[in-house]
Order: sequence, then structure tokens, then C-alpha cells
Amino acid sequence: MRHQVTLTGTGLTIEDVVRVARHHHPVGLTDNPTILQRIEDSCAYINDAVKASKPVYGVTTGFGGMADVVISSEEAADLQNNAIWYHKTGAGKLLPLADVRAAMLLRANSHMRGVSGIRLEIIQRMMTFLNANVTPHVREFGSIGASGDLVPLISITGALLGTDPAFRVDFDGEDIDCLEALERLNLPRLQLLPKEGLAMMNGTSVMTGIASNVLHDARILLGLALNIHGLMIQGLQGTNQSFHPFIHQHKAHTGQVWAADHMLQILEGSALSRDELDGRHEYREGDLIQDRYSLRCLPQFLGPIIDGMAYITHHLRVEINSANDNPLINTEDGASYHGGNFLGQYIGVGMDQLRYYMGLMAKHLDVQIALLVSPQFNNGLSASLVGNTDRKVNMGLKGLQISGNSIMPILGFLGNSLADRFPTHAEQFNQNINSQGFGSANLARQTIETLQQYIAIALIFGVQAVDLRTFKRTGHYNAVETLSPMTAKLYSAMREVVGKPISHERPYIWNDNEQALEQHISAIVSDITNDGIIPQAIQETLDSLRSIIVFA
Ligand SMILES: N[C@@H](Cc1cccc(F)c1)C(=O)O
Repeated sequence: MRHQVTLTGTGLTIEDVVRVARHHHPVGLTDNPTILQRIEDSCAYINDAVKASKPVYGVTTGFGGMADVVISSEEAADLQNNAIWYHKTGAGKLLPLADVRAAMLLRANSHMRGVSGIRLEIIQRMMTFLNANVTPHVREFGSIGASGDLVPLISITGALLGTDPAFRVDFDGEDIDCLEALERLNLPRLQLLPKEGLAMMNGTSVMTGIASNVLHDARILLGLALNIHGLMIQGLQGTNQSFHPFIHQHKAHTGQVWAADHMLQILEGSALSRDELDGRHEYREGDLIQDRYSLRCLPQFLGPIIDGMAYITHHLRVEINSANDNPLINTEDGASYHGGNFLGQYIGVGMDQLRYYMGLMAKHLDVQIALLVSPQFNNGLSASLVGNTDRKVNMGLKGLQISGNSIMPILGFLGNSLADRFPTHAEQFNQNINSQGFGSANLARQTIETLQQYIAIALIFGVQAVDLRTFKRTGHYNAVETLSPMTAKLYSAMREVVGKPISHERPYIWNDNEQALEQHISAIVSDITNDGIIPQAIQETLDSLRSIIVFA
């Protein structure tokens, strides 16, 4: 059952955004009379201001660096409609439809706060587009995230109003111009009234929509990374002692404590990892008495990433429930206020941070893989995790490691910040600081898509490692019988997705020439991106993460 998401201007969650943007839940506006009245009153305020030629930025003045120009009441509507034209300057590829859908939803939610001076009819039109699966074409370049996402939002606005056939839409899978779309939807073309152009374009909704989808995916990738570490620790025969609560009580960072506790849950019941929670640690001939850092310091390494994601999420939730245009109208005191809520700095900085965290997460998995493939460090497994060592030409996961090594540096590179790059003089020095939040969010989507590939590779390493470890421990290869219950779920889901049945006789990969791992990678990625059985297998982790990274 797809329940309806109802917009009120407050309380919208990141999960709601994803529901509407990706899963096409129906969406509507509240019928709360106070909220609807406020919207109407804000329009009346603008109407009166224009009639009285009151000085209000962007209503009876020009825009931005031209705000010294006085606009007469006769020109006030023209000013708004003209803005659609001079911002029709998008460049590059089209944004994914789900991101534009998220943007429309958030623009409407922002308007529902009743401080923007825009007619309910236009807000309602965004609902109509969303419910009919009509999505304006928006391009990947054009916003510095300062006066919000002017250029991308104007692409949405022109299509909604039917300004010109140059505004195109995806009409439930068909590429058509907006005039034809309005005809099919039985909607009249509309002209903007005073202030409505600013209400539509002067805001952070596109970057925030992208960020919502990105953060949803990032949370799943974090959950997968933790469980893959669980597989790898078992494959390496690591200890659970590093996650003992005593250690973490004495350095009680929230994310660190959670990560340690959760790793204990992930490993609980394993016959492969070393159970040393009672404080035992014996000499181990030829091996270190304690694990290397990538295992032992996992909570300390991932803790700041988890806390950082919680911080980003918190601010994203504030942003999706914000009025982010200018000026803002207070219908209670009958005044309008000039300010800058359109500056997307929380998104810019947040997406910069997220890309950096995802890069760190990949680096961590990469060293785990390096341990797994090296007989010096893998506690007795074969080199490159070869399955059948009697077949001398088998090279195991050597190529797969190289593929992983080709991705990880790119993720690190994408972790560079963008928000600090451009002290602009944009728009006659009016927008002389800016967030680059739109660009940063677009790069974050790239990070997510790249990390999904990397996670698939890491999962293959984890699964092969536990099969080989199981054989060493038991003489058979069925790791379902030796893994902790939590990781056994992920293991089984992955084997199902790649079409390699679990067996006592053979590990996942036996001879090199029996599978094309490239196909396995793409099957895993497609399962992850389609909310398939792999993310479902880590539901316990995702549920537990909710206590820190609050989405709902
Ligand atoms: N509204 C922005 C600036 C701006 C808005 C819309 C178009 C434009 F060129 C500039 C401000 O408050 O300063």
C-alpha cells in the first residue's frame, strides 16, 4: 500500500521524499484552513504592496544586483515572467527524474509555510505533475547554490506554467514539450503574478531533493559496509574483543559506541571469528596477539563517519521543511523581510562532507581486501582467495582487487570539497558568497553510484573469504553453517543474486573460468539500487542506525 504524503510545510521526512520521488507514492496538500489561509494572505499582501507601489525587493524592484531599479505596478508581473526567460540557461545532461521529483515536492513543501506569496493553484500544479508522473527536464549545470537553484528551478517553473515549448518534460516515460503536457493534463497555461517567480526559483529545493535521495542511499551503503566488514572479520578470523563495551565506555563518542555495539551484534554467534569477550588473549604462534587497525579500530574509524552522517541528516531535515526564498512575508504582522534563506550552505557543506566520508569508507574496505588477498596477513587463506589451488592457472580475485583499486581513489578524489572553491562576483557581486550546494549534491550522487560498484566488489571478497575460512575450520564450504546469523543473511542474499547456489562441496568461486565476475558486480549493484534482497538482508542494521541517523 502506497500511503499518501501530505504536505503542510513542516514534518516532511527524508523517507517521505524518497517515497514520492522514487516510489511514486501519491502526494497532496493539507486541507488545514489555517495553513491555506496563510498562503492566501501572503498573496494578498503582495497584491496590496504592488497596488500601493510599496518598496519590496523583487516585487517592486529589479532582481539581485539590479535591485536599485524601481518596477511599476504595471510591470510587476512582467518582471516575474521575464525571469523565466533569462534563467533558461541550463547546461549539460538531464538530472535523474527522481531528483527532479524530489525538487518539486520540496518546492511545494516550502510554499506551504505560507510566507512566499504564491497561489495555491501553482503549488497544487506541482502535486498534479507528481501524481501524473510528469517531470520537467532539468540540467546538471546552472546553479551556484547562492540565490538557491535559480536556473534549475526555472526549468521546473516554465514547464509547470506552459511558458514555451522550449520547456520539455518526461510525461510518464515520453519526452514531450510542456504545452502538450498541459493539454494532456487538461490544465490551462498560467502567467506568474508579482513575487511568484521569486517564490518558485529563489530556493534550495533542487539541491535538497538530490541530497535527500543521496543520503537515503548513503545510509544503505553504510549499513552494507558494516556487514561486509562483519564478513571480512570472520574471513580473517578476527576477534570481537576490540568491540568490547568496556573499551568504548572510556571514549564514548556516540557513533563509536554504536559501531562497536553493532559489530558485536553482527558477529554474535559466529563460529569463524575469535570470541574473546571475556578478556582472554592468548599467544598465537606466527601471528599478532591483537588484530591490525582496520579490524581493531573499526569503531574509532567509522564512528566519526556515522556521527557526521547524523549531523548532515539533521540539517537536511531542517532544510526540507524550510521556507527558502526571499523576501519572506509575515502575514501576522503585515510585513515582509529581506534576507537570504536561499543560500544552500548546509547542503553544500553537508554534501562535501558526505562525499569525504564515503571516500573514507571505501579506503577502509580497500585495506580489508588487501589483508584478505595476502597470505602474510590473512591467517592461512590462499593468495588472492583462489578457490581451487590445485589448478595452478587460477589467480582468484586478483583482477577484482585491481578493479576495486581503480574505484577507491576516485571515491577519495570525489571527497574533495567544492563549497570552498569559488568566491564569486556572480550577478554583479550580489551573490558574492555562495554554497555550490547544487554542484556538491550532484557530485555526491556520482559518489553514491561509484560506491555502489565498490561495495559490490567488497561483498564478493567477503563472501569468498568466509567460504574459504569455513573450509579451513570444518572441511566444507557452506558458510551459512559457520557465519553469525546476521551476516549469514547477507551472504545468502548475495549468493542468490549472483546465481551461485550455496554448497558444501564448492566455495563461491572455485575455478576462474566458471564465472564472469563483471556480471556478478552488475547483478549486485542492480539489486542494491532496486531495494532488493541484499539491502533487505541488512534490515536489522538499517533499523538500528535509525537511532543515530534519524530519517523519519
Ligand atoms: N533574490 C536574490 C537574487 C536574485 C534572484 C532572482 C534572480 C536574480 F538574478 C537574483 C536576492 O535576494 O538578492
